[in-house]
Amino acid sequence: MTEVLQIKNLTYKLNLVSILDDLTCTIPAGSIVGLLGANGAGKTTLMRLISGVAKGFHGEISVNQQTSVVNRKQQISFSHQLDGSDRRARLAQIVHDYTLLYPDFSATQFQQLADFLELDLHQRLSKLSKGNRNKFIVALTLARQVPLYLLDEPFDGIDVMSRKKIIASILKWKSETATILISDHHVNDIANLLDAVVIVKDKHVVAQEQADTIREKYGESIEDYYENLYTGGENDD
Ligand SMILES: Nc1ncnc2c1ncn2[C@@H]1O[C@H](COP(=O)(O)OP(=O)(O)OP(=O)(O)O)[C@@H](O)[C@H]1O
Repeated sequence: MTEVLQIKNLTYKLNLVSILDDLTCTIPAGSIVGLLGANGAGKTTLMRLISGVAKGFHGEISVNQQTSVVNRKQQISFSHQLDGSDRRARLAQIVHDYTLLYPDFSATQFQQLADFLELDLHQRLSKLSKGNRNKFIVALTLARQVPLYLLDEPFDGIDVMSRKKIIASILKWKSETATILISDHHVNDIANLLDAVVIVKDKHVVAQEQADTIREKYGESIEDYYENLYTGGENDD
């Protein structure tokens, strides 16, 4: 199986505090992978490092065998939280900025996603509800045409219907070869969507497993598998 992302012995400190320590994992191309871990486990930090937004780590991160930040950035669409955007800007303006910023941004695909998610592009960013803001971020992220998408907690604080819409849009617009890494701390939100999980605990990856293997070999749901790893419950092999 081709690998799109390889991380070897990643160690990262912030202000002398160890955040990630000797983290290793491999993500196959074409899959939807859940990056799971409790609050503060380091999921956002890991995505920031993979995407090249955060720097200064030890170890190796490669995307399609490319390790330089410039080459990695060209292959990754990371769900920025729009913190740097003008809060008074209308969504249409932000979309226009994206078309200028990212040559791989597909305006056509964005429009399809926006229609599907029922986004009003005349609204100002500051006026969006949390759910609509997340939908907008997902649409912007998925409209780029790249091999690897990083969605950082796209379901954080949103209602069931919005969650279903976002999941449906991921399934509908994901190309066969694209890979999506989705971080979350509520695994039951996304369990049915996932081909595999990567679980981060104690600053490194404690498990990486295919969803089918968890269900068939371990006879567990992804939720139980994740919970057992975190609580130290027995995992019958
Ligand atoms: N600027 C910073 N300075 C020092 N420590 C930080 C900083 N930003 C994050 N951390 C710490 O890094 C660790 C990992 O944080 P991170 O946000 O990556 O976790 P997370 O798994 O995404 O959490 P959550 O699920 O709550 O979003 C936490 O212990 C956090 O306190």
